[in-house]
Amino acid sequence: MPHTHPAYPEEVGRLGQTCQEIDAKIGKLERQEMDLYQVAQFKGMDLDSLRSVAGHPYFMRLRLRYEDGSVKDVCLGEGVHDIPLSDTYICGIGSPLRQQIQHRQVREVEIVADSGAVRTAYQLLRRQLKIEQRTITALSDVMPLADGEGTEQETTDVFAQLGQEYLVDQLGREASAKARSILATISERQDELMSWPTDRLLVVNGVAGSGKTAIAYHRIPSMLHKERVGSREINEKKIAVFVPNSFLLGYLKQLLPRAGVNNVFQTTLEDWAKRVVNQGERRIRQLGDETAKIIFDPKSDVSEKQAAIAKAGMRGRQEMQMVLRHLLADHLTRQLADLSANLPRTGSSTGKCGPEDLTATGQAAPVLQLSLASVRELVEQWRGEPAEADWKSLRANLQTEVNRLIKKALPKEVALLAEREGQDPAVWISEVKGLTQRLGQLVEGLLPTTGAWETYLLLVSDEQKVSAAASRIFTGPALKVATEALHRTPKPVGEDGTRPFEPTDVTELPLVLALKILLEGVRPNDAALRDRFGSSGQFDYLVLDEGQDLSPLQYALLRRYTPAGRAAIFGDLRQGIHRYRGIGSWDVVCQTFGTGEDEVEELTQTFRTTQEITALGNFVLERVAPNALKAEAVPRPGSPVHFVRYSTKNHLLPLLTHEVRRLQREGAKNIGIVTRSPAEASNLYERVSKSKTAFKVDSRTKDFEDYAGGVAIVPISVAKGLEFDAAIVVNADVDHYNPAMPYDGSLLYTCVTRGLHHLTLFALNEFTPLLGEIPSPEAGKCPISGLEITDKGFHKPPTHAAGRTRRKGQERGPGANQDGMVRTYDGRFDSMPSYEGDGSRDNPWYDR
Ligand SMILES: Nc1ncnc2c1ncn2[C@@H]1O[C@H](COP(=O)(O)OP(=O)(O)OP(=O)(O)O)[C@@H](O)[C@H]1O
Repeated sequence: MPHTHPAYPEEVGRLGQTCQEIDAKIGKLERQEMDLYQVAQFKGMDLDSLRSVAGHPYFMRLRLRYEDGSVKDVCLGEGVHDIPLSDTYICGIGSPLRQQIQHRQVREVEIVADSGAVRTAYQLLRRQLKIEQRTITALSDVMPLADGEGTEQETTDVFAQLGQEYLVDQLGREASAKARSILATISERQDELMSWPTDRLLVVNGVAGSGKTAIAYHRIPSMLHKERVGSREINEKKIAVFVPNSFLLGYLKQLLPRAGVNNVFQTTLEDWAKRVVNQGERRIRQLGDETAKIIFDPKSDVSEKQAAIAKAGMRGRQEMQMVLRHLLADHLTRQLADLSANLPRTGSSTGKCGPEDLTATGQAAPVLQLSLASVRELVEQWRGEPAEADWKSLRANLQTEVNRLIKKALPKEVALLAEREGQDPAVWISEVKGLTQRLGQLVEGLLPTTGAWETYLLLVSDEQKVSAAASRIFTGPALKVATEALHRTPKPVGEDGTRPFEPTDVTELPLVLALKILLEGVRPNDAALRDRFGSSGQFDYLVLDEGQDLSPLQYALLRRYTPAGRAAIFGDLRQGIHRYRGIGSWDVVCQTFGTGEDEVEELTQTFRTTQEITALGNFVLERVAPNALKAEAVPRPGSPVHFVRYSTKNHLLPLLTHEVRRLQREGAKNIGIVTRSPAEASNLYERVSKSKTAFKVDSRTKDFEDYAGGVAIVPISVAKGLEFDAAIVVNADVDHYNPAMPYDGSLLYTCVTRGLHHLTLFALNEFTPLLGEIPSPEAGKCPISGLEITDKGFHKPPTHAAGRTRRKGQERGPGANQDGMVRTYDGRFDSMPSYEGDGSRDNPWYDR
């Protein structure tokens, strides 16, 4: 309770004064009463950002005594800009002073000013505060007030310990349906990445829950601080942030406005790509994901999955840009066959060429041949040119060459033929005119004008042509896969001239974007994108979350919109849930975006999960990627992971209901039930919402588009990046998570790392071996759920009405988080469990 802290009244008073001063500044800015000097003092502060941080102006107070004896209060805030006030100075997130001081766990610190001058300051006080809507909700001294030079015991360790306690306390809080600021407890390592120079590529590979998304989002206000040392100025409007789905976008929505950043471009990569490509009527309207359907469907067999994975992987290869170029060049070459025209002779009956000419004159009509070899040659040259050489540049060259043919080659050919035939060329005037006209329209008619999507369908509709183009790049089995990956039979154009609607596959979208760039250049077709980023669509800075799920081709395309080095890319190769289309190593990203000596930054400390959940995550990870760095948990013990086996499908719903209610009694508000596939999530959602006795599920999650808290039923692809107080993984069996498919381990790892405080896994009959051997619990009463366990180790559904909830004053049910009951395995989390021997009781997650 903050008000039990002796300094609480003083802090309330200080906060009141700060707020008053901020309000006064807001008023002045609103009334435009500031002179230029005062505005300059604000260091770029604008009204919007000042208003955004006015409810939570700072999270830490430092009282500094300088060498000259003067004492100053410096506060650290979450906003972009610094706020100078009469008796304190609030540093913004990107302030060099904040970076220098926030992690100094010693009394005496050296502060380097912009000018290079070094000042020594003595930290009299270091106080963490949590302020929401101008109310102090948490208060804790991580370096208590010192009146003199401190005491002997005041070692760095003591301060670090106090900071750790504050962190553990903060992590013990409830999950929120919206992401929160981590600035108050950001680790030094996270801060280093958040404050990374803006002209050096940043690639972060971090375990689940290591704060990648949080760093990505805090980095943005940090980059916008006007005084960042050694950083290039970034235009807020031109920062592009891509996250994998709209669900996650909603979750992250309030982070930037909280720091006073309201103008950044945030969307999904697919949405952006569609907007760059789309033009006119023939648009990409809907995206499908055939690969995910096959892969996530537990009924598809291994060979089916492998074929789908190979096809999707092929679509994501950078070489596909070259295949598209060959397809296009082949198509152009076919349109550029030599031209010819039959010419009439003098005295022909009709004056036109035709079979009747033969009969009238008894001689075949002369044929005017015009070679387009020089035009085709230009196409051939263009084939081998780099990606930047687009169709527009080729078209200009083709047109120049055609004009030359019209002006020079054609008249010359006509003159030669006339001489040979002994004819007056004037006789052929209409034929020559016709040929000139055909030449004049030749270049324009080479490609459809219906946009990249339609052109794509045209180019890939003939399997043989696709194979011919692909064979210039691939051979053997790769050629077969490439042909399958590209070839598509579009629905025929209807009588009204329009093509029936067909969804574009997500794995095809990058190919269509690549073709659009090849055809039209990078200029986005969407006017709003051009307004924001300019006609070249160039970002000032790119921030990418879940970067492991992007393909090399997507990286190559994004690079066309991003200057070298100006990107921050976050992800976790261990969690490659879209590995079929993603990257296998960060090398490709460093090569594409880097400036030479780029390295991948690793994060191994997880902040999300309890020690028990982290241990289970590591166990799964060990099976998926034995050499991958494992997660280190913050020392925060919780309840054991709960395993529920059941013997009949019908038992799932009552058992799930019982578990949800148990977790709610334990204090879990946000509960994520995670399925493997979207179809499974939808089915379960239907069953739950139709049942009269089941728990209530947030209806907004039905289409996986938004979430406002409560119980959500979501597939892994949506749960990725999110977190809940409790995660429940259903169908954790071998059919759904097959150790023979390395990919499945990543999926399971992602699922089991979603819960902050609780994790429950359900399996029909047996758990997947990816979880190790989960020994059957002894028959009797489950100590966690209180349910009966049969002699075969199956949980039996409750016999009473499933919907019953605890009445006020009623004792907590079994499984309440009481010492001696559920924390049976404290202290054993450091070592990986061994499943040698009978393994029965060695499993630290086993809920005996
Ligand atoms: N320094 C920190 N102090 C307090 N909480 C933190 C800190 N770093 C991260 N967190 C919290 O840990 C949780 C996980 O963070 P985040 O979602 O950013 O991790 P992630 O690496 O993106 O995870 P995933 O890969 O699973 O999506 C969040 O609740 C975040 O607020």
